[in-house]
Amino acid sequence: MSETLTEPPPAGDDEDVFFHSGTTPTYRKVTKTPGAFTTIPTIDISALTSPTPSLSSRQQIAAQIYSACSMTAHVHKNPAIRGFEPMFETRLDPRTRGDTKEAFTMGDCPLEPEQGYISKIFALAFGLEETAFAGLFSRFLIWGMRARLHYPPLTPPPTEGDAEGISLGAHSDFSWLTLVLQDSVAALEILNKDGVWIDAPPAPGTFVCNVGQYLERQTAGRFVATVHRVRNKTGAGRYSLPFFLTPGPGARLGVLECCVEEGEERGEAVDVGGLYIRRVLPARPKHLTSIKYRDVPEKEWRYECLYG
Ligand SMILES: O=C(O)CCC(=O)C(=O)O
Ligand SMILES: [Fe+2]
Repeated sequence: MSETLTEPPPAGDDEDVFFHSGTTPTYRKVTKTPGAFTTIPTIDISALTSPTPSLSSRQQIAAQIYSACSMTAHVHKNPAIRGFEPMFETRLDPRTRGDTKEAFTMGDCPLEPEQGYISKIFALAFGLEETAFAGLFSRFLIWGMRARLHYPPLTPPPTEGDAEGISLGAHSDFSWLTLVLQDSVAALEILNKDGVWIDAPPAPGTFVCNVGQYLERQTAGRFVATVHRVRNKTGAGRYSLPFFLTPGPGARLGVLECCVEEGEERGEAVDVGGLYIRRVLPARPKHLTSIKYRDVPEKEWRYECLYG
């Protein structure tokens, strides 16, 4: 497995892949000895939607989820960063002029049935009571955000290695779990642990499922936040519908006991709203709140800054 670094690589070194993980630029070294996954595993979760899925079928799915998420995962202007965002509003990779995408984001969606069985199957993956995560998504304001993303066509089509082709810079999500519904245009790519980009092609009836930064923190890195990007390979336009499942900004996430080895420090609980603001502001240099807090030390940023 390659290392993840927070120091910039030496100038001229193209052996490190940059990704946005907040205020600190992060790099994953491209390994000389690859061994990580090269195709995205697909997990059939249809049994979960049957009226009475058996415990053994739920456990089988949970085991597949555990294995996929631990290797880097997949299963199949408005103050709170909601509403319309024009082209180039986000800039996840500061080396680009901005992301070639426009977005409409709606927040605070009510709990949907699928969120119920998703949190249950993830609890089962850790051998926990299936209700272990239920409180995260009901005790707090539901923070599921739905976005509609549009990546415009590019003429002429970008060539391989052309920065223009990066429609959404490399990043991991500021969510617990993200489900992405794609149209038929292949553009989503996942960075494996070797530092190599792998296609996550659209397949009818599937969602791409990204482990988000909160789930990574909560599992002390047992589940690895999925680093991904959108690269326009053919010039064609594309639509996608991500759904970000996230606990409310007031939640605090402690590391799960089952993810701490004996004698190991448990680590500090994560303040969901605090981590969120430290992730979203640096990605939106033009946002009014980012401009307002540009010279304020990051440790003083609070989720409430988004409200005015
Ligand atoms: O458009 C996609 O497929 C991915 C979108 C995404 O990664 C995001 O909005 O965080
Ligand atoms: Fe994403």
